[in-house]
Amino acid sequence: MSDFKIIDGKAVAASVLDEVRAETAELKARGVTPGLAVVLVGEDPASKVYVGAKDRTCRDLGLYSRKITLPTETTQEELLAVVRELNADPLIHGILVQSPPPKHINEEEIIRAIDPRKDVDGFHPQNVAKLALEDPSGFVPCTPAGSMRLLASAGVQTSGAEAVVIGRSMIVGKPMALLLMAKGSDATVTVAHSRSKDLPAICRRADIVIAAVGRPEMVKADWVKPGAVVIDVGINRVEDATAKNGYRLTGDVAYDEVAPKCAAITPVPGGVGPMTIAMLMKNTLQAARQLTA
Ligand SMILES: Nc1nc2c(c(=O)[nH]1)N[C@@H](CN(C=O)c1ccc(C(=O)N[C@@H](CCC(=O)O)C(=O)O)cc1)CN2
Repeated sequence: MSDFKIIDGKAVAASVLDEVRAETAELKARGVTPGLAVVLVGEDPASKVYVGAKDRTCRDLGLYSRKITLPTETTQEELLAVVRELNADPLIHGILVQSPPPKHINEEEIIRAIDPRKDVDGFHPQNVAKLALEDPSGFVPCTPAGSMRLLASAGVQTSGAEAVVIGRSMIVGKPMALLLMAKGSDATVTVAHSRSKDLPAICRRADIVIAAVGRPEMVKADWVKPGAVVIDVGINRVEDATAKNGYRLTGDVAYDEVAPKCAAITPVPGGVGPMTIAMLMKNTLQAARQLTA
């Protein structure tokens, strides 16, 4: 198989953003401007890029954006105080704290402090429970929601398919598994991880592979069944002396050798990444609607 389809995340994200732009205009005409607050603690270079992109995208679509940047030394109590203020702010419908925060921050406690009605990342236990219960009033984490949208855009049949999710994180692996097995998606799901025995063999069973381990180019050609669909969630910065900024981005999948075996595959960059921000905008709109209904 070598006439594989490249699933264009930028194009699909652009169409999601068009929807959000139109729906935002409708909401604003009714007197509600959806507002998103993004909190960045510290100096992580990749996080700065993502937070900047979230702020720009909000403004471009007509949402109200508040970017709060805090120094690395910010204490747990100071960060909790910022979250509590945002919880009480009527201009703000969505709140997120960019991950990863500095090591001294207890991220779980911060997530639990966010009002679940404003938790547009979908990381609060109440939203995790709603996802498991298939309650649509909850927020679905942005990266898995975006990955599902990419599968749909490529016309991938999930019903009855064998899906293997590699990685069991709360941000991607676990919610992705729940979405794939939910009613309407109806996939048969295996969640594999670093302790799984014979990962290549597990992966070879899959009609749909979701790679979300954070290990550059781990998934090789002989891990993938011919005709499988591969969604590469990894965004790894690897050193590259020939690149202008000294690094290049690569996924969890060895793209050049895997792509020719696939029916369809997402590239890195330009695959799942852009969907993360698009789905965040959609979640913020959902939060604004639900809080003002
Ligand atoms: N609070 C959160 N923290 C993090 C999340 C999240 O959903 N919520 N996800 C990731 C980072 N992330 C958004 O926050 C994100 C990652 C990647 C992209 C993206 O568009 N990537 C581009 C490449 C961009 C580059 O040059 O680095 C691509 O893949 O094409 C957007 C958002 C972890 N933290």
